[in-house]
Amino acid sequence: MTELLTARQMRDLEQAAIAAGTVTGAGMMEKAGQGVVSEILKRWPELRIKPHRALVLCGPGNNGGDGFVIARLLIRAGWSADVFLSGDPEKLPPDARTNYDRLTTLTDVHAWDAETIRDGARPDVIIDAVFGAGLTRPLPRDIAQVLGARGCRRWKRSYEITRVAVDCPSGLNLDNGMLPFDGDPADEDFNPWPDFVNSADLTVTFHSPKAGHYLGMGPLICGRIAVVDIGLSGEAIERSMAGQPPDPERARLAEPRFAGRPVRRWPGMVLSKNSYAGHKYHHGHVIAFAGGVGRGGAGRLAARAALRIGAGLVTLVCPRAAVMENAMHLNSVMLRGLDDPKDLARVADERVTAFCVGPGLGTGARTRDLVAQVLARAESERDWRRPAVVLDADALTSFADDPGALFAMTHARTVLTPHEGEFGRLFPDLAQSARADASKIEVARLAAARAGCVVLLKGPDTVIAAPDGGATVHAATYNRQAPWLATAGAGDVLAGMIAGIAASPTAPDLIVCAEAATWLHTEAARAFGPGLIAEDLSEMLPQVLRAAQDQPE
Ligand SMILES: NC(=O)C1=CN([C@@H]2O[C@H](COP(=O)(O)OP(=O)(O)OC[C@H]3O[C@@H](n4cnc5c(N)ncnc54)[C@H](O)[C@@H]3O)[C@@H](O)[C@H]2O)[C@@H](O)CC1
Ligand SMILES: [K+]
Repeated sequence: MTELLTARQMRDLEQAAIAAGTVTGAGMMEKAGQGVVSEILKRWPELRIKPHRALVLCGPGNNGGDGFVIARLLIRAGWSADVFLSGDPEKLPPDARTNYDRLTTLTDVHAWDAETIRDGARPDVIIDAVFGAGLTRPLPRDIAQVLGARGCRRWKRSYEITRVAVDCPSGLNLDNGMLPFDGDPADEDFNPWPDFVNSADLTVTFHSPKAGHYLGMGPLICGRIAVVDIGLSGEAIERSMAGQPPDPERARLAEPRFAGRPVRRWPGMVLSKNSYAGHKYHHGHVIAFAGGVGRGGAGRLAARAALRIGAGLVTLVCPRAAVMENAMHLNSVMLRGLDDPKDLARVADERVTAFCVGPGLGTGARTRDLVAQVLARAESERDWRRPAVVLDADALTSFADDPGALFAMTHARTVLTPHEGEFGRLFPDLAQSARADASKIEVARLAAARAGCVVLLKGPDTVIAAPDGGATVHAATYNRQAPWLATAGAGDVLAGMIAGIAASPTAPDLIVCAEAATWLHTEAARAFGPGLIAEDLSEMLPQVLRAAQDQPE
């Protein structure tokens, strides 16, 4: 799978490759510039027909150096280019300086001036090479004045100007996807969006995408992402093998591609029914719990999803009073009544390999007891490992007053699947409102370490983290958007799908099951399209599973 690097990791890779003598800084910069130009011409072939005008905006570091290369290549191709530099040419780092000198033999590089830039001729393409991975502070005001959404409105048909960001739209923090603003939100006239937010139609990044392209604001402002090779090594393939847990050091993106190519049979290879022809117990037995009278829907959604994704058997367990009601809705899902959680063994024998606890259960003592009973189950004589436990919704909220009590019971075969609200109740110091500059990847890692289990923090940028630091981002963004997935019950279905995959005695590591479930869940939503309600997700799974199985090798 694709690695998602931090700015620091990218810098370290570059430094190591330079030290090993496999690349030079200047060589990488040349390739970076060439890559941007070729991606532009690939995406907009009409720009090849005749030379156009570019406005190339360069910054004081190596991102600016890429900009000088791009300007030179475009001028050589017959384009006219207006080039501006924010910063002192004398202070440019060496490779950027070399490219500055080469460029100034072809054209002038003007000092940054917002008014002059905006009074200039209308460009066809704007190249944003002001800041890349090195930005450490909010975008300075004179730069935001040009790059911000208001910046180019002075030109006619400004909406037709193609905007290309080098590495990232300047201002984006590539580690956390945040856009720090240089202003006081308390001011009445502070409106970051038109003034500061810089967005692109295309973002061309190098070697590997960075976390910030897929977290937070990243997907809202990068347009589309293209990744170009600048000659660094391919060790990432080993570190990020599909089906294996993620590398503790480097986060990855859950997707069936690597370096632009399809990965062999992922996520189909994670599902036991794709690889093993046994009887139903060979694919595991899931128990999903449902709430009391009139509150069974969420549990039923989870149960059906567990069965559809491939569990051999699924039993819905509900209070006795709700048995009749649930019976009217279920056929292939089995049903048992249970009032006192202490009697769990009566309905769940040792062949149960996964539990899904939470959807529709209601918060309170009974739910806490149920969670405690389920988490206390040990490995059985039949199965070499403990049953997997997926805790969602009310199973999480029931511990809001004492998260430590939950974390004392959770074990390595547990997955917590909170949305931001539930996450904030269990990890108040890591909540969205409290996390400051820490990335969603970092906070999910900290949460997983504290709980000693897998934590799946939902969102369009879902992060799944394991206690050892392994982390995966699942992106329902860019060409995989499915905003209609924000619908009641969709989370219950996801919890059921994770349990259904993890139930197989041959299932891989839990985090890998969670990755596959999350990806398939979004695929099901995309396959259905707008108008989706939670019931539709499980019904789309056969189609999605067939496609996952038939992936080109
Ligand atoms: N050899 C390499 O390291 C390569 C780097 N490449 C490019 O280099 C970029 C990283 O270069 P750098 O590390 O030089 O970083 P940047 O060029 O992103 O920015 C660093 C510069 O901006 C200044 N700065 C940071 N925040 C500021 C703020 N808020 N206001 C004013 N100035 C600020 C810093 O003092 C420094 O001068 C990548 O994004 C990529 O575009 C590519 O050319 C590939 C090869
Ligand atoms: K940039």
